[in-house]
Amino acid sequence: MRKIDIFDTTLRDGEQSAGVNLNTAEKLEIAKQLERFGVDVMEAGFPAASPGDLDAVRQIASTIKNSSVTGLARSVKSDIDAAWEALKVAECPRLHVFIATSPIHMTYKLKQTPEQVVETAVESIKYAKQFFPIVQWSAEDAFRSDPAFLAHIVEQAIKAGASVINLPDTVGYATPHEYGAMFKYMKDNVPNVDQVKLSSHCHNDLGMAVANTLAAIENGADQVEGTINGLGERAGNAALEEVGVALYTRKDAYNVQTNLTLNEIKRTSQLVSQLTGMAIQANKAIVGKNAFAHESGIHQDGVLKEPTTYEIITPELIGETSNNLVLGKHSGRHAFNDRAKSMGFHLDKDALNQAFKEFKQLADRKKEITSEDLWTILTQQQLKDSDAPVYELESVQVHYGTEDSPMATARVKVPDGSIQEDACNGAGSVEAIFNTLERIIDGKVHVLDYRVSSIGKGRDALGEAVINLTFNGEEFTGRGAAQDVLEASAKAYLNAINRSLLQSKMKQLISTTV
Ligand SMILES: CC(=O)SCCNC(=O)CCNC(=O)[C@H](O)C(C)(C)COP(=O)(O)OP(=O)(O)OC[C@H]1O[C@@H](n2cnc3c(N)ncnc32)[C@H](O)[C@@H]1OP(=O)(O)O
Ligand SMILES: CC(C)C(=O)C(=O)O
Ligand SMILES: [Mg+2]
Repeated sequence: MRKIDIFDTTLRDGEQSAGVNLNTAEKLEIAKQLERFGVDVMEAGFPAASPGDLDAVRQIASTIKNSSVTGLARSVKSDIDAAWEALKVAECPRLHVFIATSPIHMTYKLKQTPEQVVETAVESIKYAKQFFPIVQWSAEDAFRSDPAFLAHIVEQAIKAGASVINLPDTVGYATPHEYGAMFKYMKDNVPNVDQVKLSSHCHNDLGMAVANTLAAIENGADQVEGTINGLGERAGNAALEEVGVALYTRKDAYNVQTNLTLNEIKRTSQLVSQLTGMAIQANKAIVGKNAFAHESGIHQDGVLKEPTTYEIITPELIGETSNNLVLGKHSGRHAFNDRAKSMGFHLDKDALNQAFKEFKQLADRKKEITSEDLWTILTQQQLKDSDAPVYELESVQVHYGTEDSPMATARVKVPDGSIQEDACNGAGSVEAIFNTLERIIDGKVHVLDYRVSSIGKGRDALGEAVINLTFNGEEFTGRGAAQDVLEASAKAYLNAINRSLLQSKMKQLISTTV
């Protein structure tokens, strides 16, 4: 099978994403992970850009042993010198030098004639070859270049000593058919083309970067360039995780292989997202949060019976632990019961139907049902006939004045059935309520987070409070709604405590019935 080299440019073109700025330590961390992922070449930066970039490229070049490390340079001696300074420590120093070849770029940006551009390109390659054993040459904006001129300059670049020729679609303008045709044209019209590897570099302005990359492979590219999570200038570059998985999953169509270790994808993608601060869209292919999530009942039923009904890639392939049957309003009984069983609940038909009905009612109000919501529904279902003891708010009052510290008084029915009343102050009204309830509750409570919002619109909207707390060391969320946010807050607090009581009661029941 033909081998395709993977050239990663996350640390160079990827870092050109607006808003991304990686320091040396972060770049090194990503470089080590790219090495584990198995990229053949990694472009570590643009050494002439800044002393920091030069230093990062140097550190990566001296650390990484199993991937070849390269840096970018314009066709300018000082850029090539900076790149040599950074890369001479590498085991096999490799330079990436470029110049634009399209009429638009030559005329307006470089202000050089085509002949001058050929001369500059040839000179820079010859200069670089004095230092670097491997020189990759890129024709920036190759796709919008005149094909005959492109073939001519590529031939001269090869003669000057380039061993990899990269033909970028710098502005993401090509269609897959056209981009593939450019590679075929070079194969057919550059006499010395067999001496070099041809490389693709696609941008995603029209959402076709990966498709164009695959078309290049079909038409003779030996190397493909891209980035993790598709980062890069403007709309980004071809996403390497998508290219790698497409080549693997559709071996029948492409019949090529790579050195990539696909089960490092998830880790690589997460690391890059965290360090660059670029979130991954939920529905992004391969690495999005929803890439292996099934929400609708018919799909969930199919996947439970046979995963290949709706999954063409296994989550394990990319290093994801399992698929995810998200429970929401489109889910069906099969998925609901499957989750209930995995949580230790074995419901008979009536109990399942009743719990499922409550779940659907809740799903109508909430987009995603958390496992804690399920615990509550299933627990309440299981405990229907048992009188599980809980805390119930009888009343709450707060005395507040701008001059005084607020004082709360609460009456609560406690699990043994008695009524307890207490009072306490706090820095604010809500804290006074929480302090009072903590005196009544039997156990150690620590509030982690608390939010209030309105349910619906208008002055008479209900207030909803959500609280996150730990009760005896375990974390719980509670919700409470009331016309007044202070009452909603007290209810949310007790709701979280009651969830904890129900859960421990349920765990006891499950362990005695198993
Ligand atoms: C398609 C791509 O992704 S190309 C890579 C893009 N990446 C970057 O630009 C990031 C790093 N860049 C930088 O830090 C800076 O732009 C530097 C250090 C390279 C240059 O900075 P400056 O000297 O201030 O120049 P500036 O960036 O404003 O302009 C670019 C100059 O390089 C010239 N130039 C652009 N590409 C090339 C090239 N491949 N070879 C030679 N000259 C080039 C431009 O024509 C312009 O020249 P001019 O000053 O004579 O008009
Ligand atoms: C420097 C080159 C390879 C580039 O990033 C592009 O043309 O998009
Ligand atoms: Mg680019």
